[in-house]
Amino acid sequence: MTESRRPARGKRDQSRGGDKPGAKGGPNTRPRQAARPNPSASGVDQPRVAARDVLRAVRERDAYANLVLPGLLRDRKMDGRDAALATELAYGACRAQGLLDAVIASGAGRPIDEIDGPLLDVLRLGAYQLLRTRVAPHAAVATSVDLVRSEFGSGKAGFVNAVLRRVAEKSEGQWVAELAPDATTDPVGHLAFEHAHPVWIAQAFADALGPDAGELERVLAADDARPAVHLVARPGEISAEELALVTGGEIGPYSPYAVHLDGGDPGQLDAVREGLAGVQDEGSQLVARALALAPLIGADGGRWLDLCAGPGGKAALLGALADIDGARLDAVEPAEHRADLVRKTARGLPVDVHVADGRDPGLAPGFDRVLVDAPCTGLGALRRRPEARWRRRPTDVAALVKLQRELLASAISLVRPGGVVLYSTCSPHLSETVAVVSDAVRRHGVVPLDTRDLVPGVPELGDGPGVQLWPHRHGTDAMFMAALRKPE
Ligand SMILES: C[S@@+](CC[C@H](N)C(=O)[O-])C[C@H]1O[C@@H](n2cnc3c(N)ncnc32)[C@H](O)[C@@H]1O
Repeated sequence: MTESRRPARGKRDQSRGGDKPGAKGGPNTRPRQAARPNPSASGVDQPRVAARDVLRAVRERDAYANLVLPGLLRDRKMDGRDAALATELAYGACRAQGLLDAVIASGAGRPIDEIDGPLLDVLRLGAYQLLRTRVAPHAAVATSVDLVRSEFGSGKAGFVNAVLRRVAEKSEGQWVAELAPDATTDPVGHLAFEHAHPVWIAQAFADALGPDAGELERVLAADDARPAVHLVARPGEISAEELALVTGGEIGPYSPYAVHLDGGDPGQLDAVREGLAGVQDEGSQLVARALALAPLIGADGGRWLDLCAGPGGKAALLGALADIDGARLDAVEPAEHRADLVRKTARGLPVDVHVADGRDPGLAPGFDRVLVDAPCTGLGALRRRPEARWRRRPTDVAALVKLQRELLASAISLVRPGGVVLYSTCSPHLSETVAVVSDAVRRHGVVPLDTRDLVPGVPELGDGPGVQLWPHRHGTDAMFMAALRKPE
């Protein structure tokens, strides 16, 4: 227990009764950066150097842009406008990669795999500025040429100059009209190209939207916009109202713990540093809360389980709710370093962390509530992982589905009769969502609950019984959840 910051035991969490703060608008729109070059002594613009280095790390080392960039900004002591510009350029160019590459290939008159990697990084950066920002075209081209000249000399700089000048001859809309598949014969392919998504991902979204597939353009656009930072106010520590006050953020529309910030580095906030709040998408908060709200048959014996806990966002929220309810949470995670993150995030809460495989964690059955927040493709959180859409492959799905089924079967074996399993993914791909759940219902005889009842106040949830959240409808990641009861 963290003696200094724990609330009185048994204090009820008023927010679980479904009372909700006022609604707020949808996801952010893409910001426009007015960018003045900020040259270093060598004459190369520092935010662009930083963005180029992120793209290079992503390409060469399979790095995650959102893990590389913050450290790089800290090491180079970049903040304010420079940090904002580096972030916008690095993340924007990662997200738009497929569209940029098609335009660059056309401008260069050769396939992009025939362009040297380091030059391609700079071309992507330059093309992104030309097509998707308000950076003046001459600044976008000149700073890109400087980047290449300082490293590789005039010959290669000339190539980059020539390609970017060709890219600059047309607007993004004109390039889309020229290069995208025909909108009438291939509407999904056209929208995928226009909004810089691989076709298989756009198709997966369209399949999940089903009869609402007319919303595909909106979901792709929302996925391409810079997401707000979502904070979770830890129940029993600080209220969302207090957190909004001390951070200058806005209260989230659906989770009673959510506060939204426009941007900035949340790691620098006192409330986050002191463990009163964490960074967590509002959709993930709703998942953890749904498990705590699920109606059981019989009394809650206070044994809760998070079967896929790392890095611990939901375990920390569940742990806080368990503390208030006098329950205890077992948190299972096979990756040692991720289990460490769970320990750190849930410090002081009634959470026992086990380094184990969720398919056979060695825990005694009889849990009242079990969360299976399964490993998945992450297609629902692409806006927060800039390069992920271009790294995932359709062939990843089958192996994940197998693991998801096995983890759900394990959860069902561990929950007591009358208890509830909540299956969730940060992916709307039907193979990972309703197909896994239907399979469990068929094989294990669990009973689907109307999960919409567990996210009170959230609109546009379709016909149930599962819940699919969407960035364009709810401003959250595209989280899926389905509550299943084990019959008595
Ligand atoms: C979607 S993440 C969970 C996110 C977490 N619930 C949170 O809110 O922070 C899935 C987790 O499952 C873990 N995992 C992978 N294989 C697993 C297995 N066989 N058993 C249990 N967990 C597994 C991954 O290491 C990853 O940490």
